[in-house]
Amino acid sequence: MFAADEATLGSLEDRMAETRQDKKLLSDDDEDVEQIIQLGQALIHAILEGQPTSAIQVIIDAGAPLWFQDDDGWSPLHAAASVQNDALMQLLLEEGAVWNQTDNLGNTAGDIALSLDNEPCYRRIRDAGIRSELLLQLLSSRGGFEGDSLVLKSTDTSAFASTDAFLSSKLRYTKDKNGQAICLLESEGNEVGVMMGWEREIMQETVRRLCADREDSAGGPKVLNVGFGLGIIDTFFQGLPTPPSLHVIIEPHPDVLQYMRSEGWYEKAGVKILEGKWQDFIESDALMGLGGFDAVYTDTFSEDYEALNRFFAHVPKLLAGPSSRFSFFNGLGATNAVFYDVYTRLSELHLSDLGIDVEWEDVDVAEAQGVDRWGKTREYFAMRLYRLPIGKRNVST
Ligand SMILES: C[S@@+](CC[C@H](N)C(=O)[O-])C[C@H]1O[C@@H](n2cnc3c(N)ncnc32)[C@H](O)[C@@H]1O
Repeated sequence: MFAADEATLGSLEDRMAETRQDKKLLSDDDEDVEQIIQLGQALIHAILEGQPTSAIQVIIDAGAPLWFQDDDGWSPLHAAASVQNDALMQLLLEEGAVWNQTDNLGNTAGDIALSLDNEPCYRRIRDAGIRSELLLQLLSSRGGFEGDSLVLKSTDTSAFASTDAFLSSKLRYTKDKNGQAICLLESEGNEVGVMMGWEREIMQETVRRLCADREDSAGGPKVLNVGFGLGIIDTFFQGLPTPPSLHVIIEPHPDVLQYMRSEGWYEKAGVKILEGKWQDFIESDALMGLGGFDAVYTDTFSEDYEALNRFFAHVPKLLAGPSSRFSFFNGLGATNAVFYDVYTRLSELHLSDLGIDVEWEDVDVAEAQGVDRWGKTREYFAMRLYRLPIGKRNVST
């Protein structure tokens, strides 16, 4: 084994010496970059060739960058996932490999493990993702740190990811060529659906799960919904066999409020509209003075996971009692299966810390995906299965 290590290192040194000869005209900086590239490529080759771990360790110790990506965007972790070497993946992650690097086709190493149906390798990457996101969140909560997090902090200041920019943008209510209702936002030449009709089934199932098996002797449920959009979920709440006794809707966007007015929402019995962001009301008498809710739902726009996690912190005191339920639109990270899984687990862990147990139900949205759902708008949900969360207070807390 040691001979193999020496041979590997020897041939690597030979190759680097040759490179140095060839690149006499390069500056020191260029040479450093060249050397890093050589080492990165050597590492990926060694993994793909199935070299023993000890030989790979030698290349890493020689300074091979774990973050290196070749012309196809493959990193050492992608290579290890493709040869299905779980122990090697563990080593690479311990040495600092980046779990969420995507190749030129948008696949992470986790996607490769998933495509090979290799559960241990997949879990290895996913769990590294969860640990990394939890750590970044902890650092950011201690002040000032803005790491390269997948979902915790968005640095995008366009209307897609900044509440202030979103609230001053124009929204358009329309139908696409398939008759799908959409609420559209145009920003910097791009279009994105703030809410799209294909989510109807998700909203319907969410209301069903939030309000199932309720004792309606005391009238309909007290409901809180954050973010009106197309009003799909609010329409399902109103359509319950016993409509809500109180239905509070928090909504800040002037165009959405105008749409709600035109659709008669301000006149509906039991409906109370709080004009503003949830952040404006969450500690106010206007909301908290209404007592606890039987069902709480949140589905905002242009907010990142950090904002959602801040909302989570208020959920225990928003819920009326142990049988009250909470749900949220589980859509962050949903353009990639691994990111979606990491994000889903992360929210489960954070809610559990708050004494909320989550049950997940898979809703198959493939049929809705069959039609030309996105048109020219930016795709924000690429999964076949939507993972629907239903949270309840953990009775032992
Ligand atoms: C995706 S839509 C909600 C769709 C809704 N679930 C439905 O069934 O049609 C998001 C809504 O959240 C609103 N919103 C954005 N930021 C918000 C905030 N901080 N507080 C409350 N609502 C917000 C947006 O104006 C928009 O109307």
